[in-house]
Formats: sequence, C-alpha cells, structure tokens
Amino acid sequence: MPEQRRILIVDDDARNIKVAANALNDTGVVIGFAKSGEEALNRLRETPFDLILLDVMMPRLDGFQVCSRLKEDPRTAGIPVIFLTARTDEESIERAYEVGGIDYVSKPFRTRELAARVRVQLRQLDLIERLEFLATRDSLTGVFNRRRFFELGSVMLAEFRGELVAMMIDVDHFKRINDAYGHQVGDAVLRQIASTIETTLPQGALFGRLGGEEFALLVRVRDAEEAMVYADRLRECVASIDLAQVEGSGLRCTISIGLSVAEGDVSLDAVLNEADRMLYRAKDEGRNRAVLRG
Ligand SMILES: Nc1nc2c(ncn2[C@@H]2O[C@H](COP(=O)(O)OP(=O)(O)OP(=O)(O)O)[C@@H](O)[C@H]2O)c(=O)[nH]1
Repeated sequence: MPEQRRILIVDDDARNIKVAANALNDTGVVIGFAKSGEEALNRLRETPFDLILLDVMMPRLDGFQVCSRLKEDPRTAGIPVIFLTARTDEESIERAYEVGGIDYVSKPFRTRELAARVRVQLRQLDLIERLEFLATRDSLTGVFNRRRFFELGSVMLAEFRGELVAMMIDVDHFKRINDAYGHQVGDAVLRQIASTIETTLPQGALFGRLGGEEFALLVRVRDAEEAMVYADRLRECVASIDLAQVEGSGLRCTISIGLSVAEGDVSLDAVLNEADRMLYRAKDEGRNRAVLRG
C-alpha cells in the first residue's frame, strides 16, 4: 500500500486555501499549507511534499519566484507545481510554464476540474516512481543496482570521506549451489542473502548488488575495528540463515568480505577495487571470513 500523497497549497489568502483543500477532499491526499512564498520554501526544506498548488500573486516572493527557486534546488526540483491563479493573461500562463510549472488553473476554478488535474499529476508521479524503481534496482533482489550504487556512493564518499568503509561481499562456492540445486534455488538464495544483509544495515549505509553473486556496501564507521566487528556479524548472520524454506535440505551458505577504509582523496572505484583485492585474499585464506586492508 503506497504512502498517502502530500500536497502543499500555497496562497496568501486563507479562504483560497480552504476552497482548494475542500476541492481535494475526495482525492485521499494529505494537505499542508503555507501562506507566503517564504513559508512554502521553509516547509519544503523540512517536510517532503509530492505536489504543490501555487498562487502567483503574493507579497514579497511571488509564485513565479518561488517556483524558480524550487527548480534550482535539486532536493525540490522534482516536485510538480500546478499554478492556481486569478491571472489569465497569456503572458502569465507562458511564464508559469517557463519557470517550471506543470499545469495552470485559473481562479475561480471548478472544483472537480482541479481534483481531476491533481489526479492526473499523481498518476504521473506513480509512473515516474515505478520507472525510477526499475532503473535503479536490481530486478532479482530489489536492492540498488550497480549504476545507482555508484551514483549514491560517490555522493556519500564526498560527504563522509575518511569515515567510510567499503565492503565487497561474495557468496562462497555459489556455483556449487546452482549446480546442485538449480538456478532457481540459486536465485532464491541470492534474494535471501540480500534481504538478510539489508536487515543488518546500520543507519545511512548503502548496499547494492554489483552483479552475479557479488554485493557491495558502504558504511560509516568510527574506525577499522568497528568495521571488522560489523563485517563479522554480517558473515555470521548469513551463515546462520536457515535456507530450509528455499531448499528444505539443510542448505547453508557463507560469504567472504573484503574491506577497505576510504582514506585521503581515494575515488569510489579505487576503494572498491581495494576491497575487492581483500575479498580475493579472504577467498584464498579459506572463505567465510572478512579481510581488512592494512
Ligand atoms: N542463480 C544465479 N546464479 C548466478 C547469478 N549470477 C551469477 N550466478 C552464478 O554464480 C556463479 C559464480 O561462480 P564462481 O564465480 O565460480 O564463484 P563461486 O562458485 O561462488 O566460488 P567462489 O567465489 O570462489 O567462492 C556462477 O555459477 C554463475 O552462473 C544469478 O543471478 N542467479
């Protein structure tokens, strides 16, 4: 069940807010409101909204200026804006689209028409989110795919350089599972491992499947020791997964982990390569173990 959509109505006249909110009664959305452009920008910094109904004529910051600012900020640029205004001249309508508005409704509006236009935008949002999910997730496990992992990982590295550890995680002797039980069971095992790892993730950690039976993790840690404690716990969690539901015959599997702390101005590629080298060492040393560069 998707979360309820949130709509922000921005108008300097409280009566207009009330009329618009009433018009949306049957759409099942949660309504927030702001009585000036400044208040709207502040609210949007604190609370996420899915759609904005924006008046144009307001003192100080007008609706066009508010919309331009929203579109300049990557955190709010994706929120669709419907202008709701008494202005009906062609120049204003053109301007509304130029500054990034997605629709334009003139006041006084017809309530069912406003609700219908809002519903159209909410349907578009559902579609965009669905497409975004497909483009950024691994289809087998639902965790981030390689592309998204690298996109988010680069941002994370820029922000938390020096506090991050990269981990490369590989399932041990996975080919044997495929060979013995078939590819479908192999798939189910990968899904189970991914979801188990997800349940252990500390706040803010980034986890993705880079391909095959290889996963990667970026985690904020105080020091290398904390990273090793976490990696060992992760390993134990996977080793203790009861794969009985998957295969029913006492099937177990283990993972090996290579770790590298992101130091200096190391790139994401470099730190993951280093973690990968440590992963090979873990495999060489007998598997079901974690090895930290150092
Ligand atoms: N079921 C399934 N198997 C996959 C998938 N992707 C890769 N594999 C299999 O994963 C296996 C990886 O085998 P190897 O690279 O030899 O490694 P391994 O058997 O895990 O051995 P070590 O990594 O050395 O412990 C191959 O048999 C691939 O076919 C997938 O999406 N589903």
